[in-house]
Amino acid sequence: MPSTLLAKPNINNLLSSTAMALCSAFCPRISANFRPKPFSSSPSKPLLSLSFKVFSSQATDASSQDKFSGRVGFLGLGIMGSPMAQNLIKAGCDVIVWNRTKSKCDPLISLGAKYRSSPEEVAANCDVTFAMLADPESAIDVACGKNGAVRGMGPGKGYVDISTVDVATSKLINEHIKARGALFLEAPVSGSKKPAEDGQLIFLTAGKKSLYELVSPLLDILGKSRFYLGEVGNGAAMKLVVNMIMGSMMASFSEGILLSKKVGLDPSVLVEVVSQGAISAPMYSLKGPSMVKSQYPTAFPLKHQQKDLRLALGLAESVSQSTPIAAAANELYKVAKSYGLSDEDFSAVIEALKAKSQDTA
Ligand SMILES: NC(=O)C1=CN([C@@H]2O[C@H](COP(=O)(O)OP(=O)(O)OC[C@H]3O[C@@H](n4cnc5c(N)ncnc54)[C@H](OP(=O)(O)O)[C@@H]3O)[C@@H](O)[C@H]2O)C=CC1
Ligand SMILES: O=CC(=O)O
Repeated sequence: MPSTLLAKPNINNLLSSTAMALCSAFCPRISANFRPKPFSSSPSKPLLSLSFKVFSSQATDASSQDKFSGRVGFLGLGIMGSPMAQNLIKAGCDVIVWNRTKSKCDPLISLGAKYRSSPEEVAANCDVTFAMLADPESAIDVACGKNGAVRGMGPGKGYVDISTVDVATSKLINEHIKARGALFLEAPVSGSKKPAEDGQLIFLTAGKKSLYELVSPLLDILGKSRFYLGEVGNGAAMKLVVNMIMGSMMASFSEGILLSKKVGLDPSVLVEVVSQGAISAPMYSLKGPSMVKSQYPTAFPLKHQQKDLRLALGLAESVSQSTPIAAAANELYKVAKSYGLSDEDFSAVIEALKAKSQDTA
């Protein structure tokens, strides 16, 4: 399966002549008005490989890009959706927002976004509509439910679901969008609140290639790289595998922190040791110091990590793959949820272990 990774590209390279042609055919307003600006850092560096088009520049200031005049819809303004929509607005995109809790639209409206009162109305008024929703149920409801986005879709429009959902959900939404003559792309993201704020997300896309090419300039405002993984379901599956690993890593790290403390070590020193060795991970360096202080400022809600483990276990089950580590981690996140930690950061899973230790003491 061919995959394409693009790290923060030169926007001029990015809209290749093919993509431009597709843009014109699919959405004349976007291509006619989109005027890419020369990219400031090392624009002339060559592509690094044939199968992976890796561009040299890593840090694009979204605001340095010229106005993108296609109309972009954004549904779901939670921890991730809000900064993403904000980055699109700051990059000059014409954005229409909707969120179930209307008050979350207000800061974006002050930045220049327009508001419509239903997903259907947003989709009807936009060329491309993004959706960043909590889980499979809300993703289906917002797309296919009463006043859902599907009802506003039609030929010449695109729907990009960036929520983390399972393969079946993504395929279902794809079918509904296709039935309206519109195009569908799944594009879940790896990267949390800060990468969303900084436009440093990693997109795991799959679905209609022409839509992928059309929205690539938007993905590059929001992210640092993008993979195109082929048919619908592959992006969802990749995201679930990544988050299955992440959930298990965090559970294991939590055990290490507590064990180090129990045997009289300083857990802060453990965090430092880990950061310098082969098992170092940005996640440990980022979350470790606050976990040691029993603080869990929410970037990735624990309830979503447990949802992802649950969905990943379902994916594993579907192909008879054994995943005992992830299954054990899932149980721990479920315990954490039962302690009322759903809306804390997923690093609060350590509290479930603390409670278990007390139970057995
Ligand atoms: N936070 C993170 O670090 C990351 C999260 N993700 C994934 O991105 C998605 C969004 O995450 P995040 O922004 O953190 O989550 P939040 O919980 O902050 O936001 C969830 C969004 O979904 C909306 N929503 C929930 N239920 C419904 C419903 N029944 N009908 C309509 N809208 C609904 C919420 O609306 P309302 O405001 O009204 O509640 C809100 O806009 C999830 O799938 C998550 O797994 C992916 C990468 C990183
Ligand atoms: O889904 C969460 C993330 O950090 O990625």
